[in-house]
Amino acid sequence: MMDLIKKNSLTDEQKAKEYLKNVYATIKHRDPHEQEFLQSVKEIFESLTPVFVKHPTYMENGILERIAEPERIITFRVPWVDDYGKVQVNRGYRVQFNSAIGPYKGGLRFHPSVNASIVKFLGLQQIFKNSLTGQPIGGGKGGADFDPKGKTDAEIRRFCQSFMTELSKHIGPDIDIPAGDIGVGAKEIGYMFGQYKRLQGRFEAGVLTGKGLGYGGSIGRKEATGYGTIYFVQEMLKDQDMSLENCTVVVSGSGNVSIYAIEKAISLGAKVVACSDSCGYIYDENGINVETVKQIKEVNNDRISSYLQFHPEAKYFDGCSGIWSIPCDVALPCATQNEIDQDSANQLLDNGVKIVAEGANMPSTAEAIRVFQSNNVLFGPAKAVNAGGVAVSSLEMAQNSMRMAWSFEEVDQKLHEIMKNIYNNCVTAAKDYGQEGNLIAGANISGFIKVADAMIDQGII
Ligand SMILES: NC(=O)C1=CN([C@@H]2O[C@H](COP(=O)(O)OP(=O)(O)OC[C@H]3O[C@@H](n4cnc5c(N)ncnc54)[C@H](O)[C@@H]3O)[C@@H](O)[C@H]2O)C=CC1
Ligand SMILES: O=C(O)CCC(=O)C(=O)O
Repeated sequence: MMDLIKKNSLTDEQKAKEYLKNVYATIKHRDPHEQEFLQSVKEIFESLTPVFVKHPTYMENGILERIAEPERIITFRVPWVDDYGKVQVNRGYRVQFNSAIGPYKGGLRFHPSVNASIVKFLGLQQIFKNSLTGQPIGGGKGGADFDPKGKTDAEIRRFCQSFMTELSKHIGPDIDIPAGDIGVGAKEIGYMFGQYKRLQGRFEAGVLTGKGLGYGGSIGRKEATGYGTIYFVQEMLKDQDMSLENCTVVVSGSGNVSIYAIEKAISLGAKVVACSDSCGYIYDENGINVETVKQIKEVNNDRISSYLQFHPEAKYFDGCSGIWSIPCDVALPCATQNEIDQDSANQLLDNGVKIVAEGANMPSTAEAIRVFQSNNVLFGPAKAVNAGGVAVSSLEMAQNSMRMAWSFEEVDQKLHEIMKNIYNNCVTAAKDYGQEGNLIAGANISGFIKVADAMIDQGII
């Protein structure tokens, strides 16, 4: 009785906060060890109080409870035989998180760190990101704790075929459409597509994106996440009457996202002075040569340290986090989750960083984000900044359905428009809900509302 009286005397804001707190507590109680997933849930929930105050119907419909629980998680054994004839076993995952606005869509990650917490955090973020693109795609993610590093091509092929043998039972062009992520590029997608086709006995181009251009891939998909990241940064800068011209930029990683972010930033007049891999980073004060990075990573499959063989004037340092001690105007974490902690954030701040934009998924810890936001560093959150990749994946699906292929210019122009729209929608949503200038809040609110409304329209499912 006392509880009821207390509840009725709460303001709308207190009720919303109480609701968010209780749902978070339930999630934490259910999966207390899933650190990355809980981090991602918390970041999203923290933005949503004003939405629940304005629209209590989302509480009445249990939207949070439902949106934070995957519709389905598939876990499976992936047996394969290595080059020595030894049987190896990995664990595969697909989390089909939310299909309110379209079929599940999101990448596959092959990395030894992959576990339920990682695929769930990535899948949850993907729901909001995909909604922000304005494309009809739901959220999903998957992968395996397989380490492609040091494996031969034949081992990678056998692994991909075994992985797809199980995954094929759960995906399809109107069900769930995987793509690449860390450790999964066009080569792995090719092996998986071949196996899917063989098992189904038909050519269903729309079942995977990031395919090779010769069999249904979209021109521009390879570049899309990195280019999209820079298009988003351009919008952030424009709002401050600034441009990338003569900006000093630091980009972590040297994989798919990093390479094309570096390429686009350079083409717009920026000087990119550093990039990294999981062993260390290079610093080239004259500006990195992106063609050399491509040669090292896309062709030679070598460590970034080998950059010095081509450019002896550059410097190489062991370890990853030191890259954030390099002074820059724009910092682009494009490697992996939680790569910028509080100390790294403080170093960037002390060195005068103006913009941090997340090319990778959740690369900043909660503490690092607090450092940036409380010191007026403009902060672009991953869901918005790196949405260009999945947006062009959706364009690949559209081209596959129409059995046609657009030109690079057509795809790039659509990507540019999508990134501008995402930026504008984030700015507007943040303003409408009393959090002007907070792009994290804007991205979470804008992404949430579209999915929540679709969930209400479709009943309690
Ligand atoms: N590929 C895509 O289209 C998209 C990728 N992302 C995200 O971007 C990030 C990078 O993905 P990709 O470039 O696709 O992967 P990738 O496998 O092509 O490259 C990853 C790069 O990061 C490096 N790396 C790994 N751990 C590191 C660390 N602790 N410090 C520095 N470098 C490290 C690796 O050596 C590699 O160069 C991931 O967070 C991924 O989820 C987000 C949206 C789309
Ligand atoms: O292109 C896709 O479907 C997935 C991209 C992805 O995994 C991501 O946005 O994190």
